[in-house]
Amino acid sequence: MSKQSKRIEALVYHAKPTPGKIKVVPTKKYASQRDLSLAYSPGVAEPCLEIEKEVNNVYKYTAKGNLVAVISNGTAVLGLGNIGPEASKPVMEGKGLLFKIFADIDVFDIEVDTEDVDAFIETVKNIAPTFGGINLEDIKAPEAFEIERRLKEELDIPVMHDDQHGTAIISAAALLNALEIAEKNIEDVKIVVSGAGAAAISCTRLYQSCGAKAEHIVMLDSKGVIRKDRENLTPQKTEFATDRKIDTLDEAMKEADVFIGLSMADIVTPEMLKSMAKDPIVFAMANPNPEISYQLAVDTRDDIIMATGRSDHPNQVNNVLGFPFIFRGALDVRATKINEAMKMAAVKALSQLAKEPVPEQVNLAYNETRLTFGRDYIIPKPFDPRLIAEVPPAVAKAAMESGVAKEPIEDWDRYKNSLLERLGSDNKLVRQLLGRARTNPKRVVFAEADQLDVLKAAQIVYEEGVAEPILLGRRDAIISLMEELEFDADVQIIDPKSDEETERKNRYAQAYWEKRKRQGVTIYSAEKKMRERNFYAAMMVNVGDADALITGYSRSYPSVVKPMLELIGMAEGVARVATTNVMMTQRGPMFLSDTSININPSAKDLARIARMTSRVAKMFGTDPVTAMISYSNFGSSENPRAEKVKEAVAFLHKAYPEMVVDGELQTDFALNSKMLQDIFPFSKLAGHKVNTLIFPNLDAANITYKLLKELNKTESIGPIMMGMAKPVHILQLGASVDEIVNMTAIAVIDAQEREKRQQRELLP
Ligand SMILES: NC(=O)C1=CN([C@@H]2O[C@H](COP(=O)(O)OP(=O)(O)OC[C@H]3O[C@@H](n4cnc5c(N)ncnc54)[C@H](OP(=O)(O)O)[C@@H]3O)[C@@H](O)[C@H]2O)C=CC1
Ligand SMILES: CC(=O)C(=O)O
Ligand SMILES: [Mg+2]
Repeated sequence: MSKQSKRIEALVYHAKPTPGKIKVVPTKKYASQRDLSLAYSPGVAEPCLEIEKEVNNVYKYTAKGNLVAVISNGTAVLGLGNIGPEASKPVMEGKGLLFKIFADIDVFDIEVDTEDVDAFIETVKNIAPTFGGINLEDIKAPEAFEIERRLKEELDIPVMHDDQHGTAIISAAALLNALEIAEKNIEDVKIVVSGAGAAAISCTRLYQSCGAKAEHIVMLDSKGVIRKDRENLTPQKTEFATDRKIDTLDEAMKEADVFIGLSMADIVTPEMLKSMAKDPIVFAMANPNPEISYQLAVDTRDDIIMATGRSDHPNQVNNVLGFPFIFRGALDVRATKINEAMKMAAVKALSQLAKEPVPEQVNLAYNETRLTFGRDYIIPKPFDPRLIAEVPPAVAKAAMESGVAKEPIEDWDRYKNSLLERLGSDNKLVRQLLGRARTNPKRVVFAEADQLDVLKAAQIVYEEGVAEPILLGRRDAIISLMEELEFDADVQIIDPKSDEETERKNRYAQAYWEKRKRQGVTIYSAEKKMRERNFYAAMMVNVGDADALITGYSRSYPSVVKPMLELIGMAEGVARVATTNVMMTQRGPMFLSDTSININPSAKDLARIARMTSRVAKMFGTDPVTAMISYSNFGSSENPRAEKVKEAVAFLHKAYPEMVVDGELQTDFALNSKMLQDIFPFSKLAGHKVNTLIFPNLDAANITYKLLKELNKTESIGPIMMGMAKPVHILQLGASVDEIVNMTAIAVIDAQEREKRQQRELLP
């Protein structure tokens, strides 16, 4: 993707569908007059009075304890400089998003229009009662030092300037690990620090706490090397001034072991890298563009251990790994500050975690086969789910031991479990899907590639390495849309309506005719059919010219299912095709079947649908726990509609005793484990968490999934086609780009699974 299209993509991401990245969501009921009288006047007066009596009750009755202010005045926004409070807002909203997704902390981002230190401090102090913690962000040095120091002194909630300490913690963890790999001692290494601002000063102080020697450090600011004989140095710069008689970065880099960049883009040259000592450690952390690009650095030296602040290269040394987890730990013990002991605990937890075996889901999320501690993996990845289980407890423990915790934790196992539950599972599932698809991308034919959204999805899966797209449709339209999207790739484009590729078209027509010649298809009509995109695409998959097919974007579902069934047919031994939708609910992914095909399935059909859905759930890495739902509970109704479900259950229990399935059951009992356990303790589902619902008919399933999608804004993947002879997946009319991308990943995984099955069958 070109720079220009990345720019447009970033702007559209921020502008659409709703401007910005954060919104506020109520956590209490607000449905009735009664609810409102509790939420607001008169009921609200009661907690107010309780808090007036005892101020700490604010943690009991309000959101304060999980609410952090991300506050900036926009004076040092990333490496973009002093761009003002409004222009800093996207970054602050971004920090809010990261706090939420990685540590389930709510954030109000606050942009303050003053560069005056006293006015800024006064503003933060005045609004502090709202918050459980204050994360100062992108405030330039030296003002940042005084602002943080005074706020820490004057407030009794944790205050942390992220650019100072978040960065220090994570870069120290990475540095210790990099030194271990390079087999160098921190006490001996020569360190060059480019930048003498908030981040650089704090990082260097922490390296010193870890053992780095002052006499081995050279620091530079915009004027060059900070020498003791320079005039008008700030106290912080004086702390790191050197006796050495050098002035430039060029000179400082000679024989240096470590370069720390917290300054500006593109100030380090390949020649400078070449002059460094053996196994140089280079952390070019300026954002968004580092002091030297990752590629240039690794092309210059084979023995380099290289890191940047960016997510698109190995070794992202960025405070995103720090602030969510540090505040999580601090908030959970209601720490009054974030002190040195807590920071050091975070450093140790992070550096240790990088040395542990990496879970498969992290490899998948980053398209890696096997991340292992080494030059390209010196620090954990942000999407590592172990971070939330390891770093906050370490920070919380240190807070308790150093005497700043007001609410000590007693049951650590329970605490760790509660941390894991904070991580939403919706994005995780999508990440895993894309990751699995990337391990072995397949050729996917997009039958409607001349539609903008379909082509955009094809571009994404191509660029992300999820699939090799084959683009079907009007050639002119595809080419002009590709230009518009800057989709510059060497991919197959096929226009079935044109007279090109007649040999292939004839071959497909012949194969189609062979298949259907006894169902009224003539060779002439078969040739004509091959000018239709869905027929052509289906034949590509049938004869093995493509591995999977995505269609249905612009036509009604039934009108696409029918020809697909006719052309591709059902898999061997399958008596019914059906679909399932995966709904990303708050309780985790839920599989709902059959959402699109079987209007009134028989008892046997229901059992088949349950079996097929179990297989899909397993494909998603979920252990299926299936409720066969109805309006009736275990024989409470004798109506044939309830009896049908009961019969399906009886069949499944007999034929597949290993399946965790039961019913007939009403949905609330299926979803509420306690109710089920209390009233129907004999059920096979008692003690389990149901994740699969098989509906008695299409009305119920289709209505439910669309209700969830529209009313609850629950994300849905599907409908996933089950039981076809080939990986054919049909989109809902007008599916979104994300939905098409997810569906493509499923089609790829479906093809991978079939390939694996085939290989197993070929084994002697
Ligand atoms: N990867 C990460 O996690 C993080 C990265 N950063 C990055 O670090 C950089 C600095 O941020 P921050 O400390 O908050 O900002 P500050 O404004 O506090 O500091 C910027 C520093 O960079 C110095 N500088 C500017 N130009 C040069 C140059 N050509 N050579 C050497 N030094 C130079 C300035 O010098 P002077 O004092 O003379 O003005 C100043 O000391 C930014 O690029 C930011 O994106 C920051 C935090 C986290
Ligand atoms: C990452 C970060 O906080 C910065 O670059 O400012
Ligand atoms: Mg920052």
